[in-house]
Amino acid sequence: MVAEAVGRWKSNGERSAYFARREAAKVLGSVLEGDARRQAVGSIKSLIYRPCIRNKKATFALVCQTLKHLPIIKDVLDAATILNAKWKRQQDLIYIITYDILFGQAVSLVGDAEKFLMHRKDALQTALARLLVKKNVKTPQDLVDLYRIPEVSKPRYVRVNTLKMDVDSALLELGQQNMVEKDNMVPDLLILPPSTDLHNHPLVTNGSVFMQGKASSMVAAALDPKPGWEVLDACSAPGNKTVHLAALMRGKGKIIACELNKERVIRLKETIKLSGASNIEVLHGDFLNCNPNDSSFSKVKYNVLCLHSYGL
Ligand SMILES: C[S@@+](CC[C@H](N)C(=O)[O-])C[C@H]1O[C@@H](n2cnc3c(N)ncnc32)[C@H](O)[C@@H]1O
Repeated sequence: MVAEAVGRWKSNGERSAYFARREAAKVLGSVLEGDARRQAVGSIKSLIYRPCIRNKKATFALVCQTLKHLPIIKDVLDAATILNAKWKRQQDLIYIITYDILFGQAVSLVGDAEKFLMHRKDALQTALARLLVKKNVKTPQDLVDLYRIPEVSKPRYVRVNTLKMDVDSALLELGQQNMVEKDNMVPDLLILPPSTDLHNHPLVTNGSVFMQGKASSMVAAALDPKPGWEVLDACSAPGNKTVHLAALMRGKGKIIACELNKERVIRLKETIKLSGASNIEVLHGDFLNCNPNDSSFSKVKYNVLCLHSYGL
């Protein structure tokens, strides 16, 4: 792909815009693929900070802007009927360049995809103008506002750390300033109104309650470990589920909390300390290297493997 453009750049700016569009297309592809599979392929920032992305600032801006305008770009491309199968296979790059042509910076004719779309610029602009009329709005920004999905406000959940406090006492104390109710699915979980700010609340800072979402709180509750069990938490930092397991086991038995990342081990240990749990053994390493036949795991009854839980 680079061969098509090498030697034809008129300036460094043109050259870096060419690469930023291709790097942005790769990131956009990963984001859209993750959305389609409802998997967390990675946040945009984590994808941008991979070493293969050179122009991080420009690439980040281009991906965010293209995503913001994507429903419009898709409608414009559909209406303009200019894409054949070959270009549809490169749809991420097409989305990025279409964004640049319609809403961003002037696109030079370096690169096959740029040439293809720039030669059809009039068709794209006509399709956009028709879309504005059809949706009865004046400007592209009005269209962006129209297409924006209204934000769904999610309640604030807190899990009571029953190693330090019982649920009814937490309900009473938090209820002094907020509307609080018990969750009807996950025991020990309380529901507060969206945007309740509890970061500096004494019950949070002293570890009596943990600001933990419903999906995250379901994991240990679903396992329902009994006091005295041995459980291996395979990917444990920052440790919310680890200390939830400890609370459900009422401090009896053992939890082996495995964590690969050195910095996150520190965070894990802080969470454990805050929770007051005393039956958690931290194992810094790759759980894939844990030998199930090793005597240190011989009593392990269950493994908790949870890389990510989606917010509910
Ligand atoms: C999404 S977080 C887990 C959240 C955690 N279970 C909780 O509830 O707080 C994923 C963690 O798994 C760790 N991790 C990823 N692969 C691992 C592996 N092979 N062995 C151990 N830890 C791993 C990551 O470093 C990261 O800290």
